[in-house]
Amino acid sequence: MTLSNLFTNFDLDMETLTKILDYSSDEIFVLDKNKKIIYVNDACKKHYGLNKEDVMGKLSLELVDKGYWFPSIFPDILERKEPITIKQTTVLGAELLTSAVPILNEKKEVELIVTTARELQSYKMLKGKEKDSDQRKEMEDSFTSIITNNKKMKNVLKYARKVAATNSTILILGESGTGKSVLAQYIHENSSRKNGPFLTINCAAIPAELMESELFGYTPGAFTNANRSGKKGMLETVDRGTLFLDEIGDMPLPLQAKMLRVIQDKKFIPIGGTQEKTVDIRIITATNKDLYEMVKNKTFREDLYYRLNVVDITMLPLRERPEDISPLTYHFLYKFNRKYEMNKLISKDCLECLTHYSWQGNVRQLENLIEKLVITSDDVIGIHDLPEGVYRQSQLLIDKTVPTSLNEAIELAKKEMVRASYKLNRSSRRVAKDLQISQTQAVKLIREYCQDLQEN
Ligand SMILES: Nc1ncnc2c1ncn2[C@@H]1O[C@H](COP(=O)(O)OP(=O)(O)OP(=O)(O)O)[C@@H](O)[C@H]1O
Repeated sequence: MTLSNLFTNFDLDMETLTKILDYSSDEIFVLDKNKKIIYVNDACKKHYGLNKEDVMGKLSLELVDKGYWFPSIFPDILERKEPITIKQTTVLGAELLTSAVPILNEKKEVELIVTTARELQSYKMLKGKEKDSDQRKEMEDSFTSIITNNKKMKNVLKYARKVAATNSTILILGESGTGKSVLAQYIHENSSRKNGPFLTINCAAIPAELMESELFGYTPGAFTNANRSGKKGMLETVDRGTLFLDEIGDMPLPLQAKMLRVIQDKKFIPIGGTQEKTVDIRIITATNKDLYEMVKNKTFREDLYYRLNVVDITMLPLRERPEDISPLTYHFLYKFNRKYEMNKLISKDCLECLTHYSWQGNVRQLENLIEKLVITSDDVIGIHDLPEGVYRQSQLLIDKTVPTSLNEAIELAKKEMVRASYKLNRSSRRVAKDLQISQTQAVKLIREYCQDLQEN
């Protein structure tokens, strides 16, 4: 029986079929081979705030570029030509579980892509009611969302997926709060170890004397106050999985030697023990310090540095990817609205301010601010809710005037140079050195141009 027979037999005309599709709570989205949207049902309104008519006939890239949803599923599906499921975040802050299926012609070329998207929240509501809720939870938790609209960051993720497939040690570099830990988790989830454990040790947070026993474990009676039955170390717990050593630059030197052995030979001896243990682990490390400089200063072992740095990945500071600020804001707004059972919105000019701010604390600073704003603001988060420093600095950049005289141009250039140098150096002594001026002059200029930066 053909599809049209079926429609005829059940009296299904086009109008009824459209109605059926529009009543589906899941979004249905069809793309042709030119990536043009040829069909979408009414669910697009609740997911992106767009009418069907605003979507149909458009190139999907056009809407992705405007930030209506991210990441795009289409580059991957066109490359792999097989069904894919990913997590997406929309401009309205909804989190979707999106599955796309390619329909291939006889030459194995993609003819159509049929996509369905469902809000993850509805999975959560089903939790506990269904037998397979554990499986569902697993599915939800198995997606680490790294939100980005930035081309360089997309390449970083592509590269990360590529190296995830190997077993090599990876060093993730980048300023604090740029997402090094989320990237480590993402690499684990995209590796063959994804069903094994993923454990993080923050080398800066654990006292040096405790770190060794945490990592290697100890045998019964290894030292005074030790647990009588001994303790399994993280290296053993994470067998067949991934160990993420955050802030590796803070690992004490004696421990660095022991770690080198684990990486080279996959072997270690627990504290107080005599028997060697073998483990199968992948090690990912991260730091915001200049490890190479530390090697030169002999505070980090050179041999370990080269062992860890087989593959290095650098996370970009948020100020270098302003196109990520809006999607991340919506993502966090959705997250904290859910956490605090609120329904806060954000005004357009407030979002504009956030986009122009320099975010020295990167994504973490943005996340913390949105959490605070969700708790403290009225129904719509407006510019009056922003901390003074964020508002003032962003206004300076928004109001950037085009100079009309040479003197004004010189003044603007001076201001920009001082601000840029201060953002980087954060001290009048270093600004003076950087701009080749006296420290007294630097103090005066910082006071004049960087007050808002000093407050944050
Ligand atoms: N691209 C992203 N998408 C969604 N959330 C992100 C993204 N990047 C970072 N975050 C969130 O921002 C916060 C800070 O990220 P993370 O802890 O990974 O940064 P980090 O670089 O490891 O920081 P540190 O160097 O201080 O350990 C986390 O809550 C993380 O979930």
